[in-house]
Amino acid sequence: MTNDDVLTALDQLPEAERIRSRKLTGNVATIVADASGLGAEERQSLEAKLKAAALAVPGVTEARVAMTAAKPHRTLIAIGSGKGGVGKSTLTANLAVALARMGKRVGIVDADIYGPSQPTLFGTSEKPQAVKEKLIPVEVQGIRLLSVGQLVSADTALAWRGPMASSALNQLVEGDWGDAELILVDLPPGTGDVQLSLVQKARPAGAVIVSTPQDLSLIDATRAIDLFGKTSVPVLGLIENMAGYQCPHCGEASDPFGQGGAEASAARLGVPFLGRLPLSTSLREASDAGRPPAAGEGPAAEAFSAIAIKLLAELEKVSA
Ligand SMILES: Nc1ncnc2c1ncn2[C@@H]1O[C@H](COP(=O)(O)OP(=O)(O)OP(=O)(O)O)[C@@H](O)[C@H]1O
Repeated sequence: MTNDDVLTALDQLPEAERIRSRKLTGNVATIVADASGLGAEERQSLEAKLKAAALAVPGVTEARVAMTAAKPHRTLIAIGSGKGGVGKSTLTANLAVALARMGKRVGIVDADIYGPSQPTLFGTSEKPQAVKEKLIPVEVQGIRLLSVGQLVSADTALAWRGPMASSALNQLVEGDWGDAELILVDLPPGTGDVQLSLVQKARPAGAVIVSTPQDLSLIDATRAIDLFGKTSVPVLGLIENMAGYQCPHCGEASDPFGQGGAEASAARLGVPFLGRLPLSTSLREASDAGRPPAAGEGPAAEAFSAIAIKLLAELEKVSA
């Protein structure tokens, strides 16, 4: 048995391109392989195959496999709102889909302990598995998802106090995200201590605020901007949701919550305005049915795509 025997045996494997180095010392084969982009299960399988191939060479009594991985550069974006029910979760789901359509590898952390709705928005009830104490996100509609709602019932999550919410979020953020580049964190609505500690723990690269056009919602959105200011997280922009309504019967447009309020507030606060979504029955119905409209065609998909483009541009500015 020579070094060459080991080399030949390993080079014949379909996984050979992942091998970075291999050598034989006495009867011990040492292999270094690149596991970049692989999930926990794939990594284990690669390790087992390399070991088996080395041990199959007569005379090799021990095979040591070291796996390396360039730590993927992952960017967290927190999605917050000053108050509940403004459509933060709906927008998070659709933004994730729009970003994925642009070729980004996207994950969602649903940390909304008051209403973890991402599993519903994606129409999934699958539970994540854990490998080596790391949660493996559920893959659904091209998005990787870990949600508080997959771990416990909504009632249990609601009863969590700051430290518990924070440790649950940590488990989600520290999941095995593979090669995901962008992770959107759907925060609980509001600007209290729970939100503050979640943001401090997750350390997102930037934040997006969702608001409706009403004055009250905008006042709350201002508080959310303050929250991110306190934690030195740059605000990437404000999205106005439920802006304007077009009657599906007569086509007449109306503005039940006023018009232009969010854009004006964003300008006043020095925060980029990322775009607006109208109040739309079809958007609500598709969302309730687990079909994010950003995945389809039409005005909603176009609006989400335009917002996603602006968001990436703002992200680039703050990372520069
Ligand atoms: N633009 C819209 N047009 C019509 N319905 C909408 C729109 N945006 C959101 N909704 C609906 O409003 C409801 C609340 O939305 P969502 O759960 O996304 O809000 P949220 O801000 O995440 O609330 P919370 O954080 O309190 O859970 C949902 O039923 C959703 O389908």
